[in-house]
Amino acid sequence: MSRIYDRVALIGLGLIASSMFWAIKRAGLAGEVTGYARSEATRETARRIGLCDRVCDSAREAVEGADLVVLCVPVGAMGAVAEEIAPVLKPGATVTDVGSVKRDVIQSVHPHIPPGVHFVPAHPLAGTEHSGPESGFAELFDNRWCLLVPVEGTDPDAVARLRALWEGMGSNVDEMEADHHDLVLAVTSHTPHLIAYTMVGVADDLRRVTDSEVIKYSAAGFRDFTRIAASDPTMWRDVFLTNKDATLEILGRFTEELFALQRAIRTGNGELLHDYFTRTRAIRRGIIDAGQDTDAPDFGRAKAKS
Ligand SMILES: NC(=O)C1=CN([C@@H]2O[C@H](COP(=O)(O)OP(=O)(O)OC[C@H]3O[C@@H](n4cnc5c(N)ncnc54)[C@H](O)[C@@H]3O)[C@@H](O)[C@H]2O)C=CC1
Ligand SMILES: O=C(O)C(=O)Cc1ccc(O)cc1
Repeated sequence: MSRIYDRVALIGLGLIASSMFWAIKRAGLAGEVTGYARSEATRETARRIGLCDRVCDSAREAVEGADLVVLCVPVGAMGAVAEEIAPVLKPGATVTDVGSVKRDVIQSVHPHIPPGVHFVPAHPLAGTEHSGPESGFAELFDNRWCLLVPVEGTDPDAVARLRALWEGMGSNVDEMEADHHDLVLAVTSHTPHLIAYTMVGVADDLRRVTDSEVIKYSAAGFRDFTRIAASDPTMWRDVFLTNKDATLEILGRFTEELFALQRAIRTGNGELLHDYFTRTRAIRRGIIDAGQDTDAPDFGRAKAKS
């Protein structure tokens, strides 16, 4: 893979930025990669582990001369960072982000982008429950989707170049409109995270009754919830505050369905429960057949097809 940008600047050196750095280096997609993190401790860690070719002590220093600037901070901090770097953005450069919410990021970042600089919002649908500069790895984006959410009138060449970067980092790339993105992600990621946080919170509330049995006898379902509920609190606080409408819409539907299932349990309506679980099982099999679950073990595929 050949070089796509001469200079890339990563602002916020956590899971996503560090994974981008290693993925960019793996494929030789950029000349120099600079980085900036707000805390001195993070910058020191980055220097120690060789994360970024040059770690800078200010966001402006990292951004100066960059052809691509990637905002990798929590969604609620995107606007302030964009405002801070705006005066030093190079004419013709592209600013992008990796935020989990798109409408709010566009509204807070776009007004700060000077004329002659391109803005192409993006969202890699790949992550883990870990955060910080040491959590990244080059393979994070392999065979995962990255959604580009360009605002109307964006230079197609700037979009094509960013697409090439994400493809070079191993992703499949699609384009999507911002509100649609936020609704889809409310269903597939944001509400599920909220449910996981809630379920682990409920288990914790019950701790006095169950002692440590909840942890000791954790079955796979609860373990999955605890993994997700270990995700970064700042990042997820910002996701819910900025994707409020879509999350509330999906939560409303979720609670309606939950009450229907609750009623079926209370009234002993086994047929309803069985029909419901049959429908949801088909959805899981559809995901596996479409090759969308790259984590699924092979026996899962074999079973799904039988
Ligand atoms: N963690 C995940 O699984 C995924 C996260 N995202 C998005 O990527 C972005 C970054 O997430 P992660 O890398 O996971 O977070 P992280 O917590 O690992 O790293 C965030 C970095 O931003 C810095 N930061 C926080 N506030 C800042 C501010 N006001 N100014 C400058 N730096 C600041 C932190 O010190 C840290 O270095 C978020 O917007 C998140 O929504 C997107 C896809 C997956
Ligand atoms: O770890 C998980 O289960 C995830 O769901 C990762 C993830 C978190 C946030 C995103 O915006 C995209 C992907």
